[in-house]
Amino acid sequence: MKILGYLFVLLCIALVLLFLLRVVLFKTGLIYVVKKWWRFIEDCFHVYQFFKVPEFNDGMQENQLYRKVCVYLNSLASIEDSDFTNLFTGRKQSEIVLRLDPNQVVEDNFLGARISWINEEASKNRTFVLKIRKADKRRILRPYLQHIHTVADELDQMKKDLKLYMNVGRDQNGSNARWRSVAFTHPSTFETIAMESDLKNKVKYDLESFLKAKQYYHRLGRVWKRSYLLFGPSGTGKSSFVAAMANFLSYDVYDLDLSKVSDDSDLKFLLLQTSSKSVIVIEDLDRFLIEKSTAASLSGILNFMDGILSSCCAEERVMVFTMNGKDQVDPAILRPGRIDVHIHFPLCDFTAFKTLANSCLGLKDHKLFPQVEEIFQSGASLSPAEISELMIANRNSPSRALKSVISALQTDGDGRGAASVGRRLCHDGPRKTVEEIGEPSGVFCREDAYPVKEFKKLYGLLRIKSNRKTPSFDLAAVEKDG
Ligand SMILES: Nc1ncnc2c1ncn2[C@@H]1O[C@H](COP(=O)(O)OP(=O)(O)OP(=O)(O)O)[C@@H](O)[C@H]1O
Ligand SMILES: [Mg+2]
Repeated sequence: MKILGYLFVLLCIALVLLFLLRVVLFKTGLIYVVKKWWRFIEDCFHVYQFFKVPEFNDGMQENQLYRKVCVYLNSLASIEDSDFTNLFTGRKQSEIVLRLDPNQVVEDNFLGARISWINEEASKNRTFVLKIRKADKRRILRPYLQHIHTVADELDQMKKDLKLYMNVGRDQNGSNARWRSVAFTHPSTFETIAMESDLKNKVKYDLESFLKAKQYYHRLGRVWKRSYLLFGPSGTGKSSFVAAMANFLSYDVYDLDLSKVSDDSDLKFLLLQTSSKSVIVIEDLDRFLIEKSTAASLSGILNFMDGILSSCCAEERVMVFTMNGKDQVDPAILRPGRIDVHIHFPLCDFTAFKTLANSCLGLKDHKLFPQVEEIFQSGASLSPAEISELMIANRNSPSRALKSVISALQTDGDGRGAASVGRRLCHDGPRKTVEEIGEPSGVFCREDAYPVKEFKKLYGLLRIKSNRKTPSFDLAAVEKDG
């Protein structure tokens, strides 16, 4: 019994000592010295192989692999653990980026294997040295280098400054039209768009799976592109959504103005000049088709939409067409398979209103919300652009902003939302599916819509005139499945 008592006391003392040792090791940072020693001892029991990645080849040309390894290593979280790291401001003022210092070691893990990189720098020669266990080499070297390629390419793509290209007409010599570019800095993101989160997630998922589907598209014999139709009344966020898509994908934007296209060959030429990893947009396609205000023919536009030509030079493109309505458009444009995804942009409902109130006024809830909800339920609605305008104009007083929205809904929004109420209830009518490649299908139904009225702001002295192009037309709604 006594022995057991002694053992217990010894155990307690050992535990306390271990605890104190742990505290000392971690508090003083001695743990790093211990880890280093441990690694040194471990290294004695393994055989390593080294691979050098010099910055320049024998002909003094830049070694692209060196640059990729550099991008990759600078993105690793373990860079923070090296003894010396350089700190720089990033592209944004608030951003701080880490850069590896010369002759430092960075650890990485890949498929369960431990890998070290040494950033050697002697006189003007810089080299990355990859240290890998011989036992792991066969298994991981190739996939690891491939992994570095992929990650570095993705990072390059993300860091790239996006461009907005606009087509200019042919010059006096009749030479072909050209794209002119400016920096694309539109701040719109999926987070700033008021839209059902379910639908937003579906679009994000759709874009992400498109990015990964190169082999799949090629196996099907299809051009690796995806096209979207955004349709809905004016001021419902279609153009902002295009910008959000481009920002999400980090793609350049080609904004094609059909009025500046002189004929079909011009259109072909413009398409051939676009680069891969880009969003090609035609805004207000319905207007050009109805008003026939473009020199391009319908078949020229259809060929453009199918992107057959693009397959010969570059792929990985997203095409987006925006329209106010679909019913006056030639059915050939909308035939299944031509545009992969149709997305309806409705007038504001109460959920979208709450998103706007949160983003414009910082309001999550307010005593006037029930009243606003009631008005929406009665069928009144305005476009998100109109509602956010009122909120922004009265952003210093949330109550006043909400009151102005209520008044505007009561005076100008009467009946405009009735269509969206009806839409939710409508399950019959002509149905078409537009989806393919296993993603959600769009189901369409029709009902009446009402003309957008000019509306007067209560507190801003401005008047916003709706720029709706046709006086009245039916709306088609996409009902999401599941
Ligand atoms: N769903 C929305 N969420 C957030 N902001 C929106 C939304 N819809 C419109 N807005 C705001 O309203 C303004 C106009 O939107 P946008 O230009 O994207 O509308 P649109 O549908 O393209 O209109 P049009 O058909 O007239 O071109 C933008 O400043 C945008 O921020
Ligand atoms: Mg627009």
